Amino acid sequence: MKIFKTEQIRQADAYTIANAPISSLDLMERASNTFVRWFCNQFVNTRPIGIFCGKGNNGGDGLAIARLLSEKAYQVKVYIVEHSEDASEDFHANFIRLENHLTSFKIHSEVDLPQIPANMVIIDAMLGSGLSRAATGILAEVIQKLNDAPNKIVSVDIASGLYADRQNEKEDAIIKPHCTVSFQFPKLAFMMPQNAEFVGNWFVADIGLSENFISATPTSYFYTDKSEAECKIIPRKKFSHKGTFGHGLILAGSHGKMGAAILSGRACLRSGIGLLSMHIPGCGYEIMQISIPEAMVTVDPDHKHLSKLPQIESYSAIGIGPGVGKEKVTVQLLATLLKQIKTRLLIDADALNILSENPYLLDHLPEKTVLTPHPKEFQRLAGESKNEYERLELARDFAKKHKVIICLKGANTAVVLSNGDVHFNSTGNAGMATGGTGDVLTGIITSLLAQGYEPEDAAILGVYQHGLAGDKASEIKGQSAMIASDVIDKLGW
Ligand SMILES: NC(=O)C1=CN([C@@H]2O[C@H](COP(=O)(O)OP(=O)(O)OC[C@H]3O[C@@H](n4cnc5c(N)ncnc54)[C@H](O)[C@@H]3O)[C@@H](O)[C@H]2O)[C@@H](O)CC1
Ligand SMILES: [K+]
Repeated sequence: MKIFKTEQIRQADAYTIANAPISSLDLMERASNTFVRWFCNQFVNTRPIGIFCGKGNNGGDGLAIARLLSEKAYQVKVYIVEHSEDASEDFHANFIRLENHLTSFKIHSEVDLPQIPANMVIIDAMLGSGLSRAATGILAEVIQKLNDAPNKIVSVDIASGLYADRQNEKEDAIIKPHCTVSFQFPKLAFMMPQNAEFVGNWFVADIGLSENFISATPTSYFYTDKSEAECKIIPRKKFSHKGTFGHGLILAGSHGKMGAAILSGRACLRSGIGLLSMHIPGCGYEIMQISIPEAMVTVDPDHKHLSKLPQIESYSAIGIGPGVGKEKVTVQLLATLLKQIKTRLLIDADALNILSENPYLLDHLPEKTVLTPHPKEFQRLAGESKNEYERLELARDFAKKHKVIICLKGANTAVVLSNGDVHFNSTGNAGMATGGTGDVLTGIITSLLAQGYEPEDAAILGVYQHGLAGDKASEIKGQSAMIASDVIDKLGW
């Protein structure tokens, strides 16, 4: 699914209005109807509804929603926050349409603020994607009051006060909704972990904007949903054999960290690879043979660390990093690997830290190497950033400069391609914030690379399946109890 910036959404509106054709008032009606359909599935009409409207088109949506809900026998109270003398044309038209149905209450200043019954559901339609500056004055006061109340809040399109695609200041007044119903597209702001409390659960309501415009308009931002992930899966043919699905090599583990090697190896085998070899230090030989009988093992001459690159010509993909540490000998091994490798490569964990500490190695990264840093590893690699928007830009620049693919791990892991495109992931949960899940991701993506998936697809699909398995694991174990091995157990597609 594409993610458009505010300006592009405005253009999509205008194009639809001109070409559908449909009047902007009818488009607002359609959007409000879509919202109301969603809302009626969530909330019964015995609960009172309070709709807080601004005076632009977001407020216009609020007024139309008020009318539509009252037609469905909801008890609706409408509050208009008088932040400006002027109102948009469609706000005005809906204000007149509402007059026959309901009286509205105007909020000019703090004294007009209403008492809110505890069971009232609040619909936030004060400011939408037209936000051009921070909410101040009476808007900020209403936002504060609603945030302090215990009521459920549903935001129309986007929480009032939240910028759709740029950074807010810390002190900005922003609604903290339980959920957001966004028109047609998710907003870039929803992907930023820092905005979690200003988004809540979010849903996309299809309001029928022009398909032609949407498919013809380029964007650098995408959201990987189920259908997009599933169409990347290459079906296994009936007459295939293990040679069809590649032979991967994972270099992992050190003394005390053989678990990381085992997790990545198991996940790799559970992700469809034909053959897997593990290169590990001597101390891990028996652990590995017993834990993963399906994997072949090559043993490093060093007992505790990886020091010597094995023969690598026969592998279709190589993954390196989980639990390897940063010993000098391992730095040397990575440098040799980068010189010799002619196949697909994934770099994770301590191997990324080695790159950060030896930046000359970055010049030797093969094109489309997949890097899987968590935020701290990325910071070591690419430097500090002030906020998540800046970090994303840094990742795009880094990916373009070094022609690599970066999986920036976190909620909504961002897969940043070497052309600068960003694919945000839709699966995963906070239960995955536990040791070893990163090693699992390394195994999955290495497996897909070895099977011949293009590195872009391997990264996007691997991140999606990793999160999906995490979601399945959390359903059974709960987010607190689940561990990385549970994620491996739930892999399957
Ligand atoms: N995207 C779409 O396809 C559609 C959008 N619609 C609605 O239209 C909204 C956008 O409407 P508008 O562009 O009128 O903008 P908003 O309703 O978000 O804002 C209203 C106006 O307030 C002013 N303003 C901006 N920031 C302010 C601030 N901090 N304090 C006080 N005033 C401020 C601006 O002049 C802005 O135009 C969307 O969020 C959505 O709810 C729907 O009606 C129909 C279709
Ligand atoms: K809003």
